[in-house]
Amino acid sequence: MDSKSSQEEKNAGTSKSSLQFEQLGVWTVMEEVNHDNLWIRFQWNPRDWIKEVIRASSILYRFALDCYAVSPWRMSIYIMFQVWSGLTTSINMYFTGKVLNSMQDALSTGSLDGRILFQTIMLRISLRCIESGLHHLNHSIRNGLSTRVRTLFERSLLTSNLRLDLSSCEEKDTFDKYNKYLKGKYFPNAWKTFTQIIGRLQLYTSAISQLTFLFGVLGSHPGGYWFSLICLVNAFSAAGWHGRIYKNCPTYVWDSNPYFRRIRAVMQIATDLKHRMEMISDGISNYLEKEWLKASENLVDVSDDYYTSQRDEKSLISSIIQRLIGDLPLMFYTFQVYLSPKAFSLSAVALTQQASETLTGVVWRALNPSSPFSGLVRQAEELYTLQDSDPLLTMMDGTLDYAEYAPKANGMDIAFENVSFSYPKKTENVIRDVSFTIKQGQIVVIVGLNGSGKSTLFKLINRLYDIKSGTVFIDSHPIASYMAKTLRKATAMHYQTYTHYPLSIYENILLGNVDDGINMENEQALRDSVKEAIEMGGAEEVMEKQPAGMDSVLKPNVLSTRNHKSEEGGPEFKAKMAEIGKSTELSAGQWQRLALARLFYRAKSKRVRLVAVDEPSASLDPKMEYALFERLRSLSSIQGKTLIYVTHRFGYLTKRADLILVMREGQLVEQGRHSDLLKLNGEYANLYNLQAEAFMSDELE
Ligand SMILES: Nc1ncnc2c1ncn2[C@@H]1O[C@H](COP(=O)(O)OP(=O)(O)OP(=O)(O)O)[C@@H](O)[C@H]1O
Repeated sequence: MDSKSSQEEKNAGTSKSSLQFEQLGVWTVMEEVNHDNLWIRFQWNPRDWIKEVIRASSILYRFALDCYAVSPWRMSIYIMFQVWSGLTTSINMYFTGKVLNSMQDALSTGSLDGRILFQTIMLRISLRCIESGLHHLNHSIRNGLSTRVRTLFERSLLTSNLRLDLSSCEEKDTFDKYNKYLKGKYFPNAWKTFTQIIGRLQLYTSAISQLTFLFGVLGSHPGGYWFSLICLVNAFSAAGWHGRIYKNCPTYVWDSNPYFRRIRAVMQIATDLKHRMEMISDGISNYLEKEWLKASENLVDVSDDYYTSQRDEKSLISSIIQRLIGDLPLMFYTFQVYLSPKAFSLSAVALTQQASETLTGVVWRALNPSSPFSGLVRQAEELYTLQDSDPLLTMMDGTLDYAEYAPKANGMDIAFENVSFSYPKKTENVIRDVSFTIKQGQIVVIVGLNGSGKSTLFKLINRLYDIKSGTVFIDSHPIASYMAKTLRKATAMHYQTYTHYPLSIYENILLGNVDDGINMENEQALRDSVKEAIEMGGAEEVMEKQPAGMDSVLKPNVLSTRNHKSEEGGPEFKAKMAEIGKSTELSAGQWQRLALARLFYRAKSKRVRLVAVDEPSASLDPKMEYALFERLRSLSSIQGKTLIYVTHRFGYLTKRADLILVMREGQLVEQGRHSDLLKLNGEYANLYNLQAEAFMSDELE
């Protein structure tokens, strides 16, 4: 395990701290460690301290009062129970000691004082009953309390959140802070904060009562003070061990291993529905599988266990010492018994037992994990069921290889005959009895109002869905007779909801065409080709602005965590933290240019016969829109590919189209060339005139 520590000293006033980096498996751990000497660190300024105590007390007082006011009687019982819980360990130790002392007396004198034993046992039983009663009551009031406290604070936070103006929302820190507390029960909320504060109260009560007991009761036994001290050493060493793993300083941990990140990126592409359309159309599944395998092989000896468990395992010697210290109280008492068996005390042995309760706690947690054993078995069973079953495919694949059956031509013939379609699990047809014919090499524009079915038609051409009735012919064969994969290899599609993979710019574009093979031995040629596509998509400026150019990852899929102290980190710590998970902010037009670059990269291939674009210029300026159309048009006019263009903005475009399809409410209401459709004076003429009028009135103003 390679370990690196770089120190960048910084001075903030009188305090000295530095950033320390440690590589543990796939994680980089960044900690801001304080180097002040002990004197400076523990320098106590009573005035500052008093000020801080007053400030904290007033906040806590207000918080406590607000929480208390939601239901005073419930809150009183809840707090009483928490305090009681803090005292139970000591009370239990006290009673155990008393009972055992009586037994010890009985063993040494041969007679038992039944009255004292009876009283003790009855008292213990009563206390246990009270404890169970309170526990029961506490459980039933806790639910009501938590919802009340959470809602009280959520309401006021929501009110302030809704009043934020846009620029405040864009101040991500402010917005995130609100959102952190508005996500519901499983995220940080007022009730959790309250219970944590009460938890501290309970912890202090417990620690003070146990210390009092240890020194008070054990002090009267021979060697008792020594024993108490050993128990303390044990407790402190455990705390020190814990402190070595979770250092009490600002900490930020992220996955810096490129292979680990790549595995997660592939997983994200595979599991997020928003990537699925492009994934299917561009046929990248094999490539993703290979990349996953490659990354997994590289990661085989690198641990991805969380950094704390890696630290825990790191030092064998300190781990042995820590465990031996845990046994010190018992060893001490065994030694005492050996030296003077007469001073042997049953109650002290019982207390030794109590002191080792921490160990019992660990076993208890192991036996009572957060998810039950039966649940784990069910999960494993589910894994096997998924692994053994075929993927659930709703479409029957065809048998023809499109590349073999298609005529020798550069374009694609497409014909719809009385096609109707409804989306899966919907009954209403969104495409109704549509028929048209597109000849290879033609430029076709599909127009219509919102929701008229343009994008749906577009998805049917690529067989993303199967139609309900009618037939779609591709080069004279029904679309369903082709192996879908082979047909898609001949198409380049730009969807309205284009996606961006959590990979580099270079790879985002490269994935547009994995079917022609990605030959990494000739990477320079690939890079040149990708660069050319970036220029065709108009995205060269976007790429040039990135520090790593084509290799920049604009939306990194970073896995990171921070501890509660991270808010207290210095400016350098915070800057580094912000830098790690940062996504590049691009305008909608810039994202679209990148998606278009991917389309051009694919469309360049000789294999591609149909280029289909759905609203490719929705976010582009008029200059870029014109350039884009000309570039796309050349794919048809020069290279002979069929071009389908779905758009709301027409005029320039439709005048140059060989065929215009006009959609309304799922039906094809008109089709023909621009001049013919204008003469019809119907839907197309209406839409065209509306746009022309708007354009004219803009000019007049
Ligand atoms: N995935 C889907 N599941 C169910 N219904 C859908 C889905 N996608 C679209 N629809 C519905 O199909 C109809 C046609 O939508 P479509 O997106 O094809 O219209 P459009 O003409 O492209 O609209 P726009 O101009 O707004 O892009 C609409 O009523 C829409 O609500």
